[in-house]
Amino acid sequence: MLRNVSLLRAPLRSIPRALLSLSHSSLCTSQGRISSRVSVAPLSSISSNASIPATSILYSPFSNSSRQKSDVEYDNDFVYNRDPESPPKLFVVQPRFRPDTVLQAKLSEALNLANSLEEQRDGELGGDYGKRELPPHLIVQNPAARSSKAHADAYFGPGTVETVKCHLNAADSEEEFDAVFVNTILSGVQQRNLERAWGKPVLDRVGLIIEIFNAHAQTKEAKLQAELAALMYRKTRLVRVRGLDGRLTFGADGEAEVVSARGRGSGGRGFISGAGETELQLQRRRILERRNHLLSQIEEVRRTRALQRASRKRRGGLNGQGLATVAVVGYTNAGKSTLVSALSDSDLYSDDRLFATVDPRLRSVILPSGRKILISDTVGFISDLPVQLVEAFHATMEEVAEADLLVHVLDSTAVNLDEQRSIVLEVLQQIGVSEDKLQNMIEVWNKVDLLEKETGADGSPGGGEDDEVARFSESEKDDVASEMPPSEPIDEDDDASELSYAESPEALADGQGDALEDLDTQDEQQGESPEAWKAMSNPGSDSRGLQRLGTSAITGVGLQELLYLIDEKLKIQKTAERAVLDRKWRPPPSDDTGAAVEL
Ligand SMILES: Nc1nc2c(ncn2[C@@H]2O[C@H](COP(=O)(O)OP(=O)(O)OP(=O)(O)O)[C@@H](O)[C@H]2O)c(=O)[nH]1
Ligand SMILES: [Mg+2]
Repeated sequence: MLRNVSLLRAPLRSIPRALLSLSHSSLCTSQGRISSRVSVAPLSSISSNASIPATSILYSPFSNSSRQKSDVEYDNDFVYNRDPESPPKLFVVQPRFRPDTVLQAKLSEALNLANSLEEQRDGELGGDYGKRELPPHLIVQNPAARSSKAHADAYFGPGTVETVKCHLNAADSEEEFDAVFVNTILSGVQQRNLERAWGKPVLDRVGLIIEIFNAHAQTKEAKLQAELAALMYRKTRLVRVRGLDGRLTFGADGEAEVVSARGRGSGGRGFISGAGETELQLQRRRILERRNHLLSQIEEVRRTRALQRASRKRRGGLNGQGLATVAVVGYTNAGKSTLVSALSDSDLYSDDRLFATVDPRLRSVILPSGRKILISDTVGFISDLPVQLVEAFHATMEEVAEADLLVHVLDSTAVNLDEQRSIVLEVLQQIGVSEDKLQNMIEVWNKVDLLEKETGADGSPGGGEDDEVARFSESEKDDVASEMPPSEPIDEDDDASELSYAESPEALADGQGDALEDLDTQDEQQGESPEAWKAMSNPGSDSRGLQRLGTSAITGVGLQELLYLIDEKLKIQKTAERAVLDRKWRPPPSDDTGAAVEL
């Protein structure tokens, strides 16, 4: 059984089709640990060996566990305080989606997120990320398919909760895991209940993304913003749950409610007038105090940034022009940093980790016209981008909103390219980018070299057996996207025997991977037009007039065209701005035009 768990590991870059195969021979059931339709006690009465310290809701799950509750201080390292030599190990739980391509995209992202949680050392994230093993993972029924209220207490049904526990225990006995990552958004109560049931800290999608931001932040500004996001997230996690005795309690061990005398009328009058401050109130108060402190520091950052922006605008480039700023935006891992490095001949940090960039950077570039501009590499976006992050990173996001021009980088190999594009557009609107700027944005389809490999040197479709890259022409992409049903969460019977488990290649070799064939057929049906995307390396525009370009930040394809396009767009913009200014300063027409004044 344990061997099976370890077989789930494979190089991260190529998530095999096997991940999508659905096995009905659940690891746990096959061992007779739990039978299907086993009756599971309600969560509130699950007696688990969970001993999640009360402080875990205040600290990162990876905080130094030796710190006691009395040590709680909101110092700078409260969010991320772990041994950088050994990044935390996560066990991934992925709710199922249909169609399989959507499930594959979600799972692939979840595994990438789980592996991205690593602290930088000397400004670099360690090791060869591409060679990293996939974290163990489990695909389970998706209760959201039925009703969000169905399992309000623990998100999953009791069968799934117990099955995850069984798999987790099995995996844990081979290699200890620090936490479970559930790739969905959980409420505070659901998170607490799952922690109690599984005996491990549980991270939901929002929590993990915030953790990654904290781990990757390098500059003071990014650290402040990431900590603020973490703080606001933790505030929503301060929940009271029903204890083993059925009473509502704050901590997992049923801590006493009243923890301080604050609020009592002990001002020398000799009698007690209040009930004192509860643990919950105490934690809330500390969070708010720290929040106010962080907000005032972030305000400073904002002011400094605004001054710097104004000075850049004033400072002359060539011909007395101000320095225009072009912000490169896009979904995380689309290749923004690699593209900015290639355009500016610099060396920004980039790798396959998600949110490799948390600290925005500016680089100067000389356009073909000789004009000097600044290109800013920014933080990537993702679906379900935590609202706390968007709010906390206001100062950084302002740079994007204030840029003269936006370049939206898309990973042309992403199976959910269309979804990624809409998410980025949504976030841009959310942070206040004007409609004009969105209309004027350049869309870059990056990583076309990978598509080239796919189609083979002669233009004929190629590609490896395991490669799931969708190969569409621009128009085909639009067609397929509109035909594709929206991604649907799947919840079949909440039955342990229905649990799908990511299979090892060995298991597939045993003839259990029926889904492989289905995917082959699916790929054939999708159709390919290798020539069409190649045409994208020449600037073109879509039906909405949005300028598009195919590039490879690695091979350099399309980069010169991109620089020309940026040059052109800025020139047009400048001319338009001048025209507005001219109009502004022209004397207003008056009726008594004939009234010449003789001096
Ligand atoms: N083959 C290929 N790989 C690319 C290309 N552009 C970027 N990559 C790779 O894609 C991965 C992500 O690149 P980054 O530049 O870090 O992406 P990013 O958008 O800055 O990502 P975050 O900062 O994490 O949001 C890296 O492994 C790059 O080497 C490209 O044009 N072709
Ligand atoms: Mg980056």
